[in-house]
Amino acid sequence: MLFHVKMTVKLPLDMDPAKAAQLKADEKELAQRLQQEGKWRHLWRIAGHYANYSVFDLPSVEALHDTLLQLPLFPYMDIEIDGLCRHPSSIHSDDR
Ligand SMILES: O=C(O)C[C@H]1C=CC(=O)O1
Repeated sequence: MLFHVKMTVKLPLDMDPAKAAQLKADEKELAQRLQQEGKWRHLWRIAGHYANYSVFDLPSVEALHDTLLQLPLFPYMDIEIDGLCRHPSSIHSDDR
Protein backbone atom coordinates (compact mmCIF):
# COMPACT_ATOMS: atom_id res chain seq x y z
CA MET A 1 0.00 0.00 0.00
CA LEU A 2 1.21 3.48 -0.85
CA PHE A 3 0.77 6.39 1.54
CA HIS A 4 1.41 10.06 0.91
CA VAL A 5 2.63 11.60 4.15
CA LYS A 6 3.29 15.23 5.02
CA MET A 7 5.54 15.74 8.05
CA THR A 8 5.95 19.18 9.55
CA VAL A 9 8.69 19.39 12.17
CA LYS A 10 8.14 21.69 15.13
CA LEU A 11 11.10 21.48 17.49
CA PRO A 12 10.70 23.59 20.64
CA LEU A 13 12.63 26.84 20.26
CA ASP A 14 14.29 26.26 23.63
CA MET A 15 15.42 22.69 22.88
CA ASP A 16 19.08 22.03 23.73
CA PRO A 17 20.93 22.32 20.37
CA ALA A 18 22.91 19.15 21.10
CA LYS A 19 19.67 17.20 21.68
CA ALA A 20 18.18 18.61 18.47
CA ALA A 21 21.31 17.66 16.52
CA GLN A 22 21.21 14.10 17.92
CA LEU A 23 17.51 13.70 17.09
CA LYS A 24 18.14 14.88 13.51
CA ALA A 25 21.12 12.53 13.12
CA ASP A 26 19.11 9.57 14.46
CA GLU A 27 16.19 10.50 12.20
CA LYS A 28 18.48 10.67 9.16
CA GLU A 29 19.96 7.23 9.91
CA LEU A 30 16.52 5.59 10.21
CA ALA A 31 15.12 7.48 7.20
CA GLN A 32 18.00 6.30 5.02
CA ARG A 33 17.63 2.71 6.25
CA LEU A 34 13.90 2.72 5.47
CA GLN A 35 14.68 4.13 2.00
CA GLN A 36 17.27 1.40 1.40
CA GLU A 37 14.65 -1.18 2.42
CA GLY A 38 12.19 0.28 -0.12
CA LYS A 39 9.69 1.26 2.56
CA TRP A 40 10.22 5.04 2.27
CA ARG A 41 9.93 5.53 -1.51
CA HIS A 42 10.13 9.32 -1.78
CA LEU A 43 11.38 12.06 0.52
CA TRP A 44 11.07 15.63 -0.66
CA ARG A 45 11.69 18.87 1.23
CA ILE A 46 8.81 21.34 0.92
CA ALA A 47 10.55 24.52 -0.19
CA GLY A 48 10.60 27.18 2.47
CA HIS A 49 9.36 24.92 5.26
CA TYR A 50 10.86 22.52 7.80
CA ALA A 51 8.56 19.89 6.35
CA ASN A 52 8.57 17.08 3.83
CA TYR A 53 6.33 15.19 1.47
CA SER A 54 7.02 11.48 1.56
CA VAL A 55 5.65 8.34 -0.03
CA PHE A 56 5.76 5.15 2.02
CA ASP A 57 5.22 1.65 0.64
CA LEU A 58 4.05 -0.54 3.52
CA PRO A 59 1.70 -3.51 3.82
CA SER A 60 -0.92 -1.93 6.08
CA VAL A 61 -2.10 1.15 7.93
CA GLU A 62 -0.81 -0.47 11.11
CA ALA A 63 2.67 -0.86 9.57
CA LEU A 64 2.64 2.81 8.59
CA HIS A 65 1.56 3.81 12.09
CA ASP A 66 4.30 1.68 13.70
CA THR A 67 6.94 3.06 11.32
CA LEU A 68 6.01 6.68 11.98
CA LEU A 69 6.01 6.07 15.74
CA GLN A 70 9.63 4.85 15.51
CA LEU A 71 10.87 8.11 13.99
CA PRO A 72 13.00 10.00 16.53
CA LEU A 73 11.34 13.28 15.51
CA PHE A 74 7.82 11.80 15.81
CA PRO A 75 7.01 13.64 19.08
CA TYR A 76 7.83 16.92 17.36
CA MET A 77 5.97 16.42 14.07
CA ASP A 78 2.52 17.19 12.77
CA ILE A 79 1.65 14.38 10.35
CA GLU A 80 -0.97 14.27 7.61
CA ILE A 81 -1.63 11.03 5.73
CA ASP A 82 -3.45 10.20 2.51
CA GLY A 83 -3.83 6.65 1.20
CA LEU A 84 -3.05 6.28 -2.51
CA CYS A 85 -4.61 3.99 -5.09
CA ARG A 86 -4.20 3.66 -8.84
CA HIS A 87 -5.71 6.40 -10.96
CA PRO A 88 -7.71 5.01 -13.90
CA SER A 89 -6.01 7.45 -16.29
CA SER A 90 -2.48 6.67 -15.15
CA ILE A 91 -0.27 5.37 -17.98
CA HIS A 92 2.05 3.57 -15.56
CA SER A 93 1.59 -0.17 -15.27
CA ASP A 94 3.09 -0.36 -11.79
CA ASP A 95 2.74 1.87 -8.76
CA ARG A 96 6.05 3.81 -9.16
O1 LIG B 1 13.76 16.81 7.85
C1 LIG B 1 12.58 16.36 7.85
O2 LIG B 1 11.76 16.64 6.97
C2 LIG B 1 12.13 15.45 8.98
C3 LIG B 1 12.67 14.09 8.88
C4 LIG B 1 12.37 13.28 7.71
C5 LIG B 1 13.49 12.66 7.30
C6 LIG B 1 14.56 13.15 8.06
O3 LIG B 1 15.74 12.83 7.98
O4 LIG B 1 14.10 14.07 8.93
